[in-house]
Amino acid sequence: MDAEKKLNIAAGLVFVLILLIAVVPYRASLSTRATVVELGRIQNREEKFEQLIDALRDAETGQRGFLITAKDSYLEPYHVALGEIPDARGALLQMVQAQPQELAALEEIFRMVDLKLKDMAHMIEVRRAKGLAMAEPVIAVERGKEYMDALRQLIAVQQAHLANRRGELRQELERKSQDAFAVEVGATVANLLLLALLMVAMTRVLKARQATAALVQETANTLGRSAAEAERRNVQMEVSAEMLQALGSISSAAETSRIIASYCAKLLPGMSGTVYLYRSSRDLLEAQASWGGNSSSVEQLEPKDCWALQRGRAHATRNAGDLCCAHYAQQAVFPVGRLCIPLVTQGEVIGLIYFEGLAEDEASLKAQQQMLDRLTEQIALALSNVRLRETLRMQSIIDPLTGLFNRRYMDETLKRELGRTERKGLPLSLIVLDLDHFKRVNDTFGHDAGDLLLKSVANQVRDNIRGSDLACRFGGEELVLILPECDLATALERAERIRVAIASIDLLHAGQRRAAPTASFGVSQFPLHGADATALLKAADQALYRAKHSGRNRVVEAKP
Ligand SMILES: Nc1nc2c(ncn2[C@@H]2O[C@H](COP(=O)(O)OP(=O)(O)OP(=O)(O)O)[C@@H](O)[C@H]2O)c(=O)[nH]1
Repeated sequence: MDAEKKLNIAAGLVFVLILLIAVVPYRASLSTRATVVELGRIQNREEKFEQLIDALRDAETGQRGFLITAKDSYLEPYHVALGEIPDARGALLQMVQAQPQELAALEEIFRMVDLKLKDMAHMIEVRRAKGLAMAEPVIAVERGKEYMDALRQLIAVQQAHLANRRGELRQELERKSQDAFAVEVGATVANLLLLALLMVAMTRVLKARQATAALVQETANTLGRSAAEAERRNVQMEVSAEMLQALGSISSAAETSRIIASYCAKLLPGMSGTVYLYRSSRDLLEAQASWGGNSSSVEQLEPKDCWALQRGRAHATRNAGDLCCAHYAQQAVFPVGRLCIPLVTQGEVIGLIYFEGLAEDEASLKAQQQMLDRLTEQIALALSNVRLRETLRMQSIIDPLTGLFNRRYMDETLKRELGRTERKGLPLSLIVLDLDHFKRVNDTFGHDAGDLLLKSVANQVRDNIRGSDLACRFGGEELVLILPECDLATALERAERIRVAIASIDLLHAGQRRAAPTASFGVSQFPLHGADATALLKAADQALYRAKHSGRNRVVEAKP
C-alpha cells in the first residue's frame, strides 16, 4: 500500500475517533442538563407552595379585616388570593403527576386548603348575614387556625423534602460539572493528540513525496542529459563518418588538412586547434590547418617543443602548475584547457593535433578526451591513407630510375595542358632530347654507369626548368619536356641551356672521371608545329632526328 493511501486511511480513522470522542462530552452535558432541569422543577414546586401559603395568608388577612369592619373593601386581598390559589394548585398537580407518593401528599394539602377556604367563606357569610355578635362564637372556635396550622405543617414537610432534594441535586450538578469539565479536557487532549499524530504522518508523507519528486526530477534531468549527450554523440558520429567519407576520396595532404579543419570546426564547437605534420626531414612539424579561429599555437614547431611528442602520448595543460608546451604562442591562460595528441599510424608518429578550450568539469572532460582520442586516431588513419594513396599515385606516374614523370603521365598531361593553353590562346612548347651514343656508355662502362648518367641528366633537366614545366622519361634515354605557356624562342633557349648543362656533367664512375655526355634536342611549338599531341611530338621527334644526323649535341627547331 502506498504512503498516500495509508495517510487517507489514517485521516479517516482520526475523523471517526474525533466524532466518537465528541459523543462523550455531549452525553455528559445532556446528563448535566437533565439535573439542571430537575433542579428547576424542584425550585418551581417550592415557589408554588410558597405562593399557595402566601395566597391563603392574604385571604386570611382580608377575611379578618372584613370580620372586624364588615367592609367589603377589606375582602379585596381575599378575592385576589382566591383567584391565585387554583393556578398554584394546577401547577403543583402537574409537577407531581408521575409521582404517586408526592401526589398523595399534595391531595392531603389540597384537602386542607379546601377546608380552610370553606371555613373562611363560612365566617364571612355569617358576619355578613348575622353581624359580629353572631360571628364571634364561630370565630372563637378557631377551626380556621387549626386548618392553617395543619396546612403549614403539611407544606413545611413537603418544602423540607424539596429542600433536601434540591441540596442533593446541587451536589449532583457540581459533580457532573466537574466530570463534564474533565471529559471536555480529556476529549480536547485526545483530539489534539490525534491531530498531532495525523500532522506527523502528513509531514512524513509530504517529505517522502517531496523526496520522490526531487528523485523524479533528478532522474528526469539525468535522462535529459543522457539524451542530449547521446544526441551529441550521434551527431559527432555522423560528422565523423562524413569526414572519413570525404577523406576517403582525397589524395593530397593539403586537401586532407583543409577537410580535417572544416570537420573539426563542426565536431568541436567552442574549441580551436591546429593539425601539424612532420616535414619529410622530420626535424620540424608544420601547421597544415587550423580551426576555431583563435588557435594559440605556432606555425612551425620542433619535436622538443611539445610534451606530447617528447613522451609519445597525449599531454593536457589545464591548471597553473601543469607542464606547458613551448609551442603555445601565448602564455597559457587558465582555465583554458589545452591538449596535444600525437598523430600515430602503424607505430609511426606522423604529426600532432593541438586542441584548445577543453571542458572544465571532470565528467565532461573525461568524455571529451576520449572523443578527442578517437578523433585523432581517425585523423591519423585518414592521413596515413592519404599518404599511401599519394605514394601509390607517385609510383604510378614517376619513373623510378630518374624520378621524372613516366610516359603515361606525360600523355595525360600533354593532352590536358594543350586543352588549357588552347582555351587561353597561349602557346605550349615541347622539347625532345636524346643522349648521344648512350649505347657506347653502356657497352664501355656497363649498365650501372648508364643508369648513373641517366640520373645525372634528369637532375640537370630538373634544375633548368620552371616549376610549372614537366620533365618526363619518354623511354630509354629519351626525355620529353612539356613547357606550358612557353613560345618557341624561349623553348629553344631553354633547350640550349639544358644541352650546355648536360655537357658540363662531371661523370665520375668506378673512381675514374669519364668524358662528359652530350644530348641532341628537337623543339616544337603548339600550335605552330602541330594541332595535337601526336603531331607536336612527331614534329619535335623529326627535329631531333635531324639534330642527330647533322652531328648530334645540338638543338634543332621543328619545321612548320
Ligand atoms: N643503362 C641504361 N641503358 C638504357 C636504358 N634504356 C635504354 N638504354 C640503352 O640506351 C641505348 C640506346 O641506344 P641507341 O638507341 O642505339 O642510341 P645511342 O647509342 O644513344 O645512339 P644515338 O641515339 O644515335 O646517339 C641502348 O643500348 C639501350 O639499351 C636504361 O634505362 N639504362
